[in-house]
Amino acid sequence: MAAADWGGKADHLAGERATAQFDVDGMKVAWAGSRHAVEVADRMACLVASDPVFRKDTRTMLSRKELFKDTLKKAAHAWKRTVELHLTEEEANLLRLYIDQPGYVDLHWVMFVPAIKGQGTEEQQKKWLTMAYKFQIIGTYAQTELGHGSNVQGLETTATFDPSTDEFIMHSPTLTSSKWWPGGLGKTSTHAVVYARLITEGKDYGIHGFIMQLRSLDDHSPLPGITIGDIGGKFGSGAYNSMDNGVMRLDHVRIPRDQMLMRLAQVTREGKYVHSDVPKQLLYGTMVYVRQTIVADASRALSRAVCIAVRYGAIRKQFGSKAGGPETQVLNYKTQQSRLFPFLASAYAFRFVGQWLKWLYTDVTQKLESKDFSTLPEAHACTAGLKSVTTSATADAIEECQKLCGGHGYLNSSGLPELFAVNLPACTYEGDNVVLLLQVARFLMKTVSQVASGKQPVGTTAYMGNIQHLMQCKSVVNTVEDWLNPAAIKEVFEARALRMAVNCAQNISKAPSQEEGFSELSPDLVEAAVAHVQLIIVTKFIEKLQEDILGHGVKEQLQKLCGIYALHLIHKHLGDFLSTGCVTARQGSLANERLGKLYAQVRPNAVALVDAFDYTDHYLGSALGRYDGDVYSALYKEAWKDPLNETVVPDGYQEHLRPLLKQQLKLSRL
Ligand SMILES: CCCCCCCCCCC/C=C/C(=O)SCCNC(=O)CCNC(=O)[C@H](O)C(C)(C)COP(=O)(O)OP(=O)(O)OC[C@H]1O[C@@H](n2cnc3c(N)ncnc32)[C@H](O)[C@@H]1OP(=O)(O)O
Ligand SMILES: Cc1cc2nc3c(=O)[nH]c(=O)nc-3n(C[C@H](O)[C@H](O)[C@H](O)COP(=O)(O)OP(=O)(O)OC[C@H]3O[C@@H](n4cnc5c(N)ncnc54)[C@H](O)[C@@H]3O)c2cc1C
Repeated sequence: MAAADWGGKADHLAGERATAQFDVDGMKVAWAGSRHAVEVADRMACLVASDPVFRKDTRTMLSRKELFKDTLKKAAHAWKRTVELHLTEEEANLLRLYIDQPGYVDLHWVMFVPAIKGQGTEEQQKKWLTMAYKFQIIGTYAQTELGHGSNVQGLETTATFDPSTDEFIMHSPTLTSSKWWPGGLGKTSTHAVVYARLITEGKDYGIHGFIMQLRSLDDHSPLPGITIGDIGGKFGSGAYNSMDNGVMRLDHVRIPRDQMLMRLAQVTREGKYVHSDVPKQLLYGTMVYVRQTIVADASRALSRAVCIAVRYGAIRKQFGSKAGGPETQVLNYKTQQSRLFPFLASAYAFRFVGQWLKWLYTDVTQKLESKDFSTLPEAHACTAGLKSVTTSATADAIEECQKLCGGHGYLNSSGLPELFAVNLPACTYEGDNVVLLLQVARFLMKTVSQVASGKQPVGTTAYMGNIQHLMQCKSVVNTVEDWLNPAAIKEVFEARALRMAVNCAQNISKAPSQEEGFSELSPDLVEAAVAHVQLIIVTKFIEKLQEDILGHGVKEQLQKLCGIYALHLIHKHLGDFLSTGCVTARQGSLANERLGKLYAQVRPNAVALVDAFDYTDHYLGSALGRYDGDVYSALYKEAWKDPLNETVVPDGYQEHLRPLLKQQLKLSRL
């Protein structure tokens, strides 16, 4: 499909494509998940790429106001096309994805609607979702405040029940209780799910969700008692500045009692607080849902950066043979390969673990519906941990891809600065990554203590049940080839994760209290959580390889990428593996040797492996990552679009530059 977008011009990467040893079409299916997924993604990507309203090539040159207006235009046009073409939910989501411009619609669909679905009663869902699905109202998720984000229980906004009028009084008692950050709140949303402390009969019952109308549906002005605005410009050009993240203060704003989301708890007409027989953590359900989707976003962002860096690396040449022969493609430098190919492997690894996580989330949701809450803690740990590890790795990798592309990677036209700026906050939103890893660690400490008392762990912690073996086993690896064995790889990851968790648990037990021990050991706990999450990713990649994978050579390439993903982690975290006694220094060296061989095997397939992501040039938005590899023409063309080039002599010449030059000239003549 990218070829269609490319229109049959010279293919500077044809030589690279000719060396591929696998069926790219088959790999597209493996990446997307099914033939259907490839086809629907293609259709939606082409629909966006061919529509002039969705152009984004000058986005980084727009002022904030122009960018915001452009986002409103694109969102309205996308909705118009959705209705005209009768797009399904799947198609409409993909359309939004390929437009590739953060905006209020993301919060509306990804958080406002799911919050009502998860926390509203059937009656509330019927009323509010009917309007939300038709865009008669636009919603956001207003949880974070100026003073508190991570600590949800520390939020200060109050919702005080007034039985005399059957209303809640929504109020921001302090400056720090101002809602701060919600996307779309600043200028667009008409409604929000607002999280506030529920107070009734003089008692504070903690945080609950409330549906509030914020703006008039006639003229969009804020309703009485509501002060609302945008929180200001954010990191980078273009990027997340298309989103109107907002600030809101509430001054005793009254809402009807039935606008409290009442699936988890209710307040009766008399003001009695009644809690349903469901765990109170379901209040956090929307975050669990979104964290799961963020893992898929991370793999997409990472794969875009890798696609740009690989294609450019095949075009860019530096230095040559001593005899004055042709220059070397930078992708052929072993240092480039050892920096870049682990990212290529990670993109595939995150994609597959994201597909598994989606399955897990669906499974847990079905269980919750039948009042089985047993898998909730694991779902929380998996979504929190995978969101954290994949977004941190992705942000770091995009930054490194910029460096891998040298100076040109620093240009906005490379697409990398904006990609970095848009994805960096994923390390913070939906839960700061360290805070989330500490949640995983808490879950692991509980599991270790359950194992100690004889309980058999299940799901992603099942390996901990094999404690006798994993605490003392020695890796069987003896040759470079032994590192091709998935069982050998899995065993060292399991042993490392378990030993790190058990070490933490033992050290915590020596502290004066559990809480003090947890706090003192939190840096180690974070590392133990990362080890556990990396084990999940490696395991899910290995399991993926056990599935039926069609297409010539596809499985073989994926086996190599799986090997690279696992072995580069062993190389990177060798300290963990050595200090826990899971591998010896010699085995570590063998892993590194194996890694070098795998890089060499992947090299002829690198361009085809990024082609399999199936991105249009529009979506990639990069002069360096173009499908046809015509990088230099594209860079040259893009440069002339810059507003600075609208005039040959710049604005300000007469005012500042000319007088300076004249003055200096005069002085030199004295
Ligand atoms: C087309 C392209 C579209 C792209 C769209 C992208 C869209 C992205 C838009 C992103 C916009 C961003 C939105 C936001 O950021 S919304 C705000 C998000 N905020 C957070 O994530 C806050 C993080 N903080 C928390 O989640 C909690 O405060 C925290 C878990 C850290 C602590 O909770 P608490 O104070 O209650 O304390 P405990 O640690 O004591 O936990 C108590 C028990 O509850 C369990 N728990 C905690 N969280 C959950 C959960 N989510 N699910 C289930 N269980 C949970 C915890 O493990 C404890 O259990 P135990 O007592 O058994 O140990
Ligand atoms: C682009 C963007 C969009 C957002 N959109 C929304 C939205 O739509 N709706 C919404 O409600 N919110 C939104 N947020 C807010 C977001 O959810 C919070 O920023 C996030 O939860 C982190 O909270 P914080 O900012 O309070 O960070 P803090 O908690 O103040 O973190 C500061 C530092 O302290 C560390 N830290 C905090 N607690 C601990 C601890 N217990 N142990 C160790 N270290 C700790 C963190 O690791 C971090 O390094 C958005 C944020 C961003 C950046």
